[in-house]
Formats: sequence, C-alpha cells, structure tokens
Amino acid sequence: MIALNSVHKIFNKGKASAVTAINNLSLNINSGEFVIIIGANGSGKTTLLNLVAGSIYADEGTIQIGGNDVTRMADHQRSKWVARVFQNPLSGTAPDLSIIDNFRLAAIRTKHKRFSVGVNADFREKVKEHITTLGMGLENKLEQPMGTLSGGQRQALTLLMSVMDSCKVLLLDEPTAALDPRSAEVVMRTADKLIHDFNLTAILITHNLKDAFQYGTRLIQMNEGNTLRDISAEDKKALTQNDIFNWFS
Ligand SMILES: Nc1ncnc2c1ncn2[C@@H]1O[C@H](COP(=O)(O)OP(=O)(O)OP(=O)(O)O)[C@@H](O)[C@H]1O
Repeated sequence: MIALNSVHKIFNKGKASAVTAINNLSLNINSGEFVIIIGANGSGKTTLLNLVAGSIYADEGTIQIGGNDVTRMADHQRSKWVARVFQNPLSGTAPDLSIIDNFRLAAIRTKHKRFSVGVNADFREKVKEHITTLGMGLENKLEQPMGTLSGGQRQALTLLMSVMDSCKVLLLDEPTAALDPRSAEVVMRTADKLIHDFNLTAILITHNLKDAFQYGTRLIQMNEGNTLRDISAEDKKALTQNDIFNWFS
C-alpha cells in the first residue's frame, strides 16, 4: 500500500546547517498494517510522515501509495487516499462550528459532494451512527460547538472525521501527546478501532512506549533517518514492554 524506495531527504542542502533527515530509506507497508514508529528525537519520524503525506518532497528516491507514484504529487492531491491527524486536538477543526458542521466541512474538503453534503439528511444519520460507535455520548450533541468539547473528545472526533471519507491511509503524528493519560487512552482505543473497522493502513508516531507495545501490527524503531529495528506482528508477540524500554537505555 505504501512503498518508499531509496528515499533521501536533506534539509538545508549545501549549507553548513545541512541535516540528513531520511537516509536512503526503503520501506514497504502492506494494506491493513498498523505500523508504530518510535525513535529518539531527530531520528526522522515526522519527516517520514511528511514525505508520505506530501507536505515535503524527497530529494531522491520514489514513494508510491496504492500503486500510484506520488513522489512529486502535492499533498492536496494525495488527500483522497491519505488522512492525517496531528498532536494538537485544536488543529483540524473549527471551534465555533457545531460537531455536525465540522463533519460537513471535512467531507466537502475531500469529496466532490459539495452540493449534497450540506443538506443531506442521510449524511447526518451516517455521522450520528459513526459517532455512536465511539461510545462517548456525543451523538446527542451534534449541534454543540466543537470548541466546548474536551481535548480527548475532539481528538476522537477528528480521527473519525478524517477516516470517514474513504481514505485508505491514516497518518497519526503523536495524536495523544497533548492529552491527559485517560483521554490519551480513549483516543488510542478509538484510533485502533477505526483503523480496524475502516480497514485502513496506518502509521502512528509515538514516544509512549506502552502504546508502542500495546498497539499496532508492526513496530519500527528509527535511528538517523532509517529503520534500526523492524518487528513483525509475529515477532512482536515475543517482546515484553521492558525489551522496548531497553532499546532506549
Ligand atoms: N524543516 C526543517 N528544516 C531543517 N531541519 C529539519 C526540518 N525538519 C526536520 N529537520 C531536522 O531533521 C531531523 C529529523 O527531524 P524529525 O522531525 O523528522 O525527527 P523526529 O524523529 O520526528 O523527532 P521528534 O521525536 O523530536 O519529533 C532533525 O535533525 C531535525 O532537526
């Protein structure tokens, strides 16, 4: 589903401040995989996600998504396949608009449904149904402004919004970093469920090694712009949480 072939990314190329953020990285992620990426600060995790999302371009190498060469494709063109959720629960939603209007906006952004989404009762019902599955009781608050919700509720809705529009790839860049432990747990469980229910291919960056242990079907540790460890679902079963902690000591 996602294929990086010998990808290289240098920031500030040719200057004294040049940094090799991604170093000749080749990586194949199969459809339906939920890949967790861990690694020290500066190891290239966010740069990798930026390259897949198209917010930056590789200097060398190629990137394919679903068999399409997206190496030079702008991020908005990739958005039909790729959805992204960031750390900050405030980003990606309009605080003054209601929950349902935020879902309408999200749908309009990525679809050609401009004329039907706004007035379509089916759309409202579909949103309501999906929100019910989150188990947060928000299905009865569709008219409530997004800004009045807690960070965890907002992030769970942002996740749902980003996957409802038939995207295939979900990129999660530390989606729980700004949340308290309980909300973080709810959001991680929500992400896990949505990835499964919507049959997505997902990449999650986290510094939370407990989450790295608990979630995902594949675990990658990055170092200096490449993979240091790449652990399959089968091999991950043999790992303990302590083993993962020890990789950082
Ligand atoms: N826009 C940029 N301009 C210059 N250097 C950059 C830029 N973005 C990233 N870098 C550098 O590239 C390297 C990899 O950064 P990246 O953000 O991908 O690491 P990371 O593993 O996500 O780190 P963290 O865990 O701290 O978020 C770092 O040395 C960083 O300083």
